[in-house]
Amino acid sequence: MTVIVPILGAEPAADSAPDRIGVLLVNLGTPDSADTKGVRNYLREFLSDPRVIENQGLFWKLALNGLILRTRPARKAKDYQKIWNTETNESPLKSITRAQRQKLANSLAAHPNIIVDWAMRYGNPSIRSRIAALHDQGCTRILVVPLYPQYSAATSATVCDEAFRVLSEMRAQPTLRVTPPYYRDRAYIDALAASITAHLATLPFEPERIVASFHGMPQAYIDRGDPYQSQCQATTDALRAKLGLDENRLLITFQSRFGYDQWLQPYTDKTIEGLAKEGVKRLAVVMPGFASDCLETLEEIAQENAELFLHNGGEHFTAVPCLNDSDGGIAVIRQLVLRELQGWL
Ligand SMILES: C=CC1=C(C)c2cc3[nH]c(cc4nc(cc5[nH]c(cc1n2)c(C)c5CCC(=O)O)C(CCC(=O)O)=C4C)c(C)c3C=C
Ligand SMILES: [Fe+2]
Ligand SMILES: [Fe+2]
Repeated sequence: MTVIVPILGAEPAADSAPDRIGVLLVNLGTPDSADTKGVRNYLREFLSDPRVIENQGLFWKLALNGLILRTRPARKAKDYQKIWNTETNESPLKSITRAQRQKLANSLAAHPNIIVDWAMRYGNPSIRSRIAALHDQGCTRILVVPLYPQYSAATSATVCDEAFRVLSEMRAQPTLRVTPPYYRDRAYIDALAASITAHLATLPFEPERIVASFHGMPQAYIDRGDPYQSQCQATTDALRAKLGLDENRLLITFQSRFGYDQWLQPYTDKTIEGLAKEGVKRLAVVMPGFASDCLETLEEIAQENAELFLHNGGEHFTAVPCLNDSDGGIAVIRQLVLRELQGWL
């Protein structure tokens, strides 16, 4: 007698295959214009998010509206003007995220039922408008890809908050998946190491030290359980192992301190100044926490911190470009997306 054993977890029935799948790349956000008004609108939305400034009490509201939004936008608008993409009249973060979308879509051409789109958590194009667009194109399933290698509540979680807030207002919701942080994915570490090696090979000098600078966050958020710092550390450890550099050659630091609270240390600017004063002449900085170049990498590191190094005795400074839409950068996102789409394709 033949016994037919049903196979659990086999191929889904054909009628459960989705018509279309949306892949939504989400980056942080950036002003719509490089003027005071544009930066003020952006900062208002960004700094009113309780995932970014957790204590949104009366004191913060007074500081934000009475001081920060009156003084910071004009100053920051000048910084944005230094790096603005005048061809497309937008910030580099937007141009690069759009290019990442296009190249990722090209690389997924073998899957015609996938539609790749992009959005910004703050500003435009909004997550709301792009989820609506994917839904209108018949995407019954959407994979949200927060473009942050390391998780933090201030970045990845707020993308999920917003995506689910949008869904909470829909009657016919698409099914949502979110990619996990990829801070120690082999493809990511390999691409970072390859980009550093390739960039250094183009230089007329060999750096004595490499600084891996991550965007900072308040120490108190880590103390409350945010895994961000340990994921930055894990990335740096993996990069050291891959490049064969010890902790004296490849240092970890945290940049972009905002406000007066204690942020993650060591601070990038203090470290760079200290290295120059100690006599280090040749320095490279890599920013593994940014999937795309932006104000924080192009202005704060490649301009401000370069000047700081050179004014304190340094002689050669280089900032390694982020992975952006390079082949390596797209390979990282592609493998992440295909892995997380398993069972849907
Ligand atoms: C990559 C990870 C990031 C983390 C973590 C992060 C935390 C964080 N940021 C602020 C405050 C500001 N960040 C600003 C710009 C900015 N931040 C990130 C990324 C992370 N932030 C990026 C990619 C950018 C650049 C955006 C662009 O337009 O190019 C700014 C705006 C600039 C300024 O006014 O200085 C602020 C403010 C906090 C408070 C925080 C953690 C809680
Ligand atoms: Fe930030
Ligand atoms: Fe900054």
